[in-house]
Amino acid sequence: MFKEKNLILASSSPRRKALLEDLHISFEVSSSDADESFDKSLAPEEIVMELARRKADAVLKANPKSYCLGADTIVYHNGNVLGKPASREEAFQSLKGLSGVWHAVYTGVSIAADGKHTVFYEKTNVLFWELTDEEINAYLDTGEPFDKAGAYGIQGVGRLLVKEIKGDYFTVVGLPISRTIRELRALGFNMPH
Ligand SMILES: Cc1cn([C@H]2C[C@H](O)[C@@H](COP(=O)(O)OP(=O)(O)OP(=O)(O)O)O2)c(=O)[nH]c1=O
Repeated sequence: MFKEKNLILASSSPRRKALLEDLHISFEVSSSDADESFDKSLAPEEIVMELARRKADAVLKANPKSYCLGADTIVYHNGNVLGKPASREEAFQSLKGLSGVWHAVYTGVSIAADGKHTVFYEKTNVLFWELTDEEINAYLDTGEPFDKAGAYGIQGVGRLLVKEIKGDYFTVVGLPISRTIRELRALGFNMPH
């Protein structure tokens, strides 16, 4: 049990943690073991909001007096949801499919706080350069893609795959931080600045 009215990040993602740390906000981390399966017929924004809600709610149960923040990110292309790749082959296919075309990255965010609840999503469109098989394999060799939706990380070496984006960069990294802070403030969270 954490102390009252603090912020708990319901996530094991080091990227989400770093985005909050950059703002010098004090918070705790408590990753949830929420079920991340979803109905494939749902719209992408519904999927990420539902999964974000589950993550925040799971942590809120044990910490009912805290602000609990959950998020979920998926890559969406051609009607397909690309989550974290289960294998090198899946990562290769994912990146090959994204080569030279636009795709969308959706991040859902859920903030649960003592009877109040906010859920929203942001969408950023990303265009990849045309990638050769050699480039894809060299990127896979970095080991970077395997814990990331769509099999790339825009904040890492994966930035070299990206030609253009439309929308909030931080939505791609996994947490649209500026909107998230605005929503936290709207729920009464005291920001140090
Ligand atoms: C597209 C993209 C995704 N990602 C990451 C963000 C998320 O951590 C991950 C998507 O998986 P998620 O299931 O959203 O998050 P997670 O499993 O890492 O953490 P948790 O469920 O505990 O909150 O992909 C990047 O880091 N960079 C990128 O460019």
